[in-house]
Amino acid sequence: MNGNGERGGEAFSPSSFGALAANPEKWALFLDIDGTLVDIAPTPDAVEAPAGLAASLAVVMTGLGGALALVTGRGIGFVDRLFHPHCFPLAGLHGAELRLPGGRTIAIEPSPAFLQAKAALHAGAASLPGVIVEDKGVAVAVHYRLAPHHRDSVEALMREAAVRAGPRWSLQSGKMLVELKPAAADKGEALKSFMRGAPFAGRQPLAVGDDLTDEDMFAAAIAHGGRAIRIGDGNARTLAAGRIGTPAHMRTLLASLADTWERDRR
Ligand SMILES: O=P(O)(O)OC[C@H]1O[C@H](O[C@H]2O[C@H](CO)[C@@H](O)[C@H](O)[C@H]2O)[C@H](O)[C@@H](O)[C@@H]1O
Ligand SMILES: [Mg+2]
Repeated sequence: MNGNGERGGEAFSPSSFGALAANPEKWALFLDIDGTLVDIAPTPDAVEAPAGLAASLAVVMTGLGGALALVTGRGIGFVDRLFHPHCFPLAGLHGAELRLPGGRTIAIEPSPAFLQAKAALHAGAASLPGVIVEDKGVAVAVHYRLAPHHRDSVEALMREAAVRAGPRWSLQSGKMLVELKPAAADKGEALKSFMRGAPFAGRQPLAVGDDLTDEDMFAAAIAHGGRAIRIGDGNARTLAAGRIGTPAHMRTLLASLADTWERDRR
């Protein structure tokens, strides 16, 4: 545990992001989306990818020899629309969907019990004004950002839904939301899946995220001899030894890495 109450991995400050520029063949980059690459918005559909972000990611991915993957609670379809026309290697729905380099996809299918639980959630949330149900197929997120006074009701509804769905589905808390997702899906397992194959295998993973669900990914990155960076203020307990204050700062670092590699190519 260091002086900031942080554990694990070697310190990796934003200024040493340049280590990637110096030795791109040694690194693999795993990036969360909401709260890491894009700013938190009032509703799930209101997020925007700022101009240049998708292009920066594409250049960084090329610079890393393809060893970049997005690891997110979002579904593949949403991410592809957000970063159109780019289709990055991706773990969606916290790892319930994987799109590996080359485009092969692996996905968990919803069970009848999960579909019933989801229908009950839609019905239950309809009586909670301001609460948003984000139906993601094999996962579902219920958001109370616009109605924080409904937090306890949302949590109770989600506990009931988890019982209905059965042991193959589990709850995941996040930023003003609770999700029901396949229990087998976790961001750490997703990182390990990528690390088993080319071009990730043998590299040092750097994982960047902002939330509880990213801690599994941090643990996996550190176990592979890599590093972790948490986005946000310094209060959250985290395994990450590195900190970056905001998604805007993260985007600046990516843009400057992309610029360096663009310049070198000319
Ligand atoms: O793993 P991530 O890429 O960070 O995705 C986690 C969840 O992010 C989204 O919810 C969060 O962002 C919303 C938009 O800014 C915000 O309104 C909400 O309060 C946040 O919790 C997304 O809607 C979820 O599906 C993701 O699982
Ligand atoms: Mg996030």
